[in-house]
Amino acid sequence: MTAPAVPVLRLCDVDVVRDGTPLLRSVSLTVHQGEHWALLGSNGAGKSTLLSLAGALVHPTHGTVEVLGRALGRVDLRELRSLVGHVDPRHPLRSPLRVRDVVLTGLTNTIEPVPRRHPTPDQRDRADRLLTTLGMGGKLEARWPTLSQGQRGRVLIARALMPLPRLLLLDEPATGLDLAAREQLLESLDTLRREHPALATVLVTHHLEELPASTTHAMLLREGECLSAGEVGQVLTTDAVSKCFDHPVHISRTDGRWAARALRPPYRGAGQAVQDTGRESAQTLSNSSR
Ligand SMILES: Nc1ncnc2c1ncn2[C@@H]1O[C@H](COP(=O)(O)OP(=O)(O)OP(=O)(O)O)[C@@H](O)[C@H]1O
Repeated sequence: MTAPAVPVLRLCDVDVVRDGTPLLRSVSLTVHQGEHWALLGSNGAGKSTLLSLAGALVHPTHGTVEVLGRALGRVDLRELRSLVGHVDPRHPLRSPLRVRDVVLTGLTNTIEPVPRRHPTPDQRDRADRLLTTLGMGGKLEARWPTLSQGQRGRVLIARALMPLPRLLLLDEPATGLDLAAREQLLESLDTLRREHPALATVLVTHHLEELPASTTHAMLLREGECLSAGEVGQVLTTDAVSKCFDHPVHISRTDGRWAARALRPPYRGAGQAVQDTGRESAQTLSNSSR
């Protein structure tokens, strides 16, 4: 009998308290290889705090966090960080590096290339393959400042994958992207997950429309507490998402993708609304004249 695989990420009954304020309360989460988690919740729910625990950036105040079987607090955080790909949309690169060279900085986890460290031909090939998977194969020689925000996002995902992490963390990767750029990003993530079946990912967002179809699991966070977590179809329900965002919404799923819209009477067009208003006014008048 083979031993069960060690989870890629395990949070057990975790609290995070900062300046006396609880940011996370009694949160537990287990992520296995090949799983793709969505972390959803309104502003201030604690999503980024949870992601910084997963990325070994902070310690929990209470409870245990294990990344790839290693417990935070027992091993060097820097060593753990090197095992996790963390995509920071605010990547502070200013110089006009070529796209391939930006991806290669993922090997040293530096912003700029490290002097006298020359990537091997294999590493360069790998950078090109990752960029191709992410739909950036035609831009290998392009300069960083010439890229759109959506293209930069995809380059940063390739960069985070260079050290072969088993866990990839994505904090609101679709924020600020236009419709086409968002769709390209989500398609790239689906392709990436297909081509790297052992990779696990955790993606933070406020919007169900920003979830790739390949999402397998979800956690709903509200005011630092987990409302629901598990297989995505069980968690992203109309009732649970309405409760999570404290607003009545209807959830639908088409071709694998989710949409949320507020519950309200059907909109019948501006002309109709004017006619209705006219009729109502006439009704009101005739009522009041009675
Ligand atoms: N160091 C800190 N000290 C006190 N409060 C903090 C600290 N860091 C974050 N917070 C608060 O903790 C709460 C959770 O923050 P967090 O960034 O994890 O939420 P989030 O779900 O990612 O929010 P958003 O969707 O707005 O990015 C927020 O109310 C935030 O103001």
